[in-house]
Amino acid sequence: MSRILIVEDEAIIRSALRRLLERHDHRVSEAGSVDEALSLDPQGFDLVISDLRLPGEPGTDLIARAAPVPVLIMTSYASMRSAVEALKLGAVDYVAKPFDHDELLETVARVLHQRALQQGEPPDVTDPGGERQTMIGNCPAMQAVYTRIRKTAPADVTVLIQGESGTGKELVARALHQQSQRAAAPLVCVNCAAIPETLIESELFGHEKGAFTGASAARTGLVEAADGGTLFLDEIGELPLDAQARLLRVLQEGEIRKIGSVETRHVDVRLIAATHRDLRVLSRTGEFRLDLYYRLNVMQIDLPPLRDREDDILEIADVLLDKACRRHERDGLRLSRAARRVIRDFPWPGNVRELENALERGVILAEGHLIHPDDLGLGPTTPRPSPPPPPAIEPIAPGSDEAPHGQTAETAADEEEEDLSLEDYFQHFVLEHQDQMSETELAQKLGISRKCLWERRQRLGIPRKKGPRRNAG
Ligand SMILES: Nc1ncnc2c1ncn2[C@@H]1O[C@H](COP(=O)(O)OP(=O)(O)OP(=O)(O)O)[C@@H](O)[C@H]1O
Repeated sequence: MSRILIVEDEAIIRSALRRLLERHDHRVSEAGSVDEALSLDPQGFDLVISDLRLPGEPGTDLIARAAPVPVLIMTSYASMRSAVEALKLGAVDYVAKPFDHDELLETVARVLHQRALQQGEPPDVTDPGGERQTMIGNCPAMQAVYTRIRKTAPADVTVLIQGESGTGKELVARALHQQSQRAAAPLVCVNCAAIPETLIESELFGHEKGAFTGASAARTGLVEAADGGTLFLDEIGELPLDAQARLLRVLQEGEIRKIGSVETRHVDVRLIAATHRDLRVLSRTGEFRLDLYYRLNVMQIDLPPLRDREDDILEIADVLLDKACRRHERDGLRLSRAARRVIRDFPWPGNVRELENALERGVILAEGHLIHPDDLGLGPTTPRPSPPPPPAIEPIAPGSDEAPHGQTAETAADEEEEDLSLEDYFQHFVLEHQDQMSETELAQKLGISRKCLWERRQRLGIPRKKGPRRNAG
């Protein structure tokens, strides 16, 4: 059901339109002016249909203020020029008044459909520490995941998330919970693989005092702790068969029974499960109950491995690098070209988590202002060239080629060290030594004039540091 805001000052037209849209299952709100529409928060709707001429500001004023929500403009036959103007201002379309019902419904359906397609936008997720992050990546497979999250979250059904380790299954579970009507209630996350088999049933379902050796007091289980909210069972394929039977009862009857108790208790829990294993295959070998698999798999979300998300890898790396730099207070660290190449080509069996860890290593191990392949610790990589002594960099006339004197750009590129381009080298050297050297010394070491050093600083955005400097040149 879509939410539509009608902005129209003529009450008769407004209520006719409302009835028409409500008959077609839309939820409709009304406003008589732009001001009134703004007080209803137009960004909370899926579509705004506004008359062009209104008392006060014209309907087109809503286009920018409702964005990204599309605004459909209504106008009379007499003012087709203003309809064209409205389109130029960004209206999604216009309908001419008096409108033909079918035509209007068709336009509304088309605009809503387009919006739904565009809404494969990454969701925001709040982590347990209260920090908000946006899921990163825009490849088609991830857009499909985002759309699935948006549609599934409010539906209060069981969801099975499948994907290799580190692909973001827990992140998706959080997004589902946070976009659901249960968002204010608890989200309880349990990694079934991390709890010893002998303890998992009592952890999940609780136990009575004396139910087994060591049960010195009664205990509430995690399923009950999630009552009213969401239970996320990660690695559900590792759940022992007895616990599977109890879980099936929770899903079928909405009831739990603590270990050692004869009484059952009603619980209202939404279950989200995740696995990196194929539960169907496990069910063939008797390791997973097929009936539980069917209960879990009402909606399925498949997360692609990072190696299949080629276009996303460097984007994810940049965002995660930024975060790691902030965590370790090492602002301004960048990936060298070679490190970017390695990151792009690495198969990432541990997916985003592995990339996150590699970048963290890089931030900790990098000695200068560039992270090199070796710093990422991904196994054998090309040896890093040792920087000093610095090569002389020829002064570059404005507008001339980047290559040093007497070379073409191509031969220069060929001769470039595997890892550091001359520009990388320059940046690296200046940032590394500017605290200890004067401008004159820096220029001498680089084999360039002070003017050239200054010009390069400007071009590469490395301004001179302010404050006292030894021997300021
Ligand atoms: N699309 C993404 N955008 C940003 N961060 C991501 C994304 N996917 C995963 N991550 C990050 O990667 C790490 C691993 O994610 P998560 O724990 O959700 O994976 P998982 O599939 O549940 O792993 P496992 O199966 O090993 O438990 C987390 O730090 C998470 O924030």
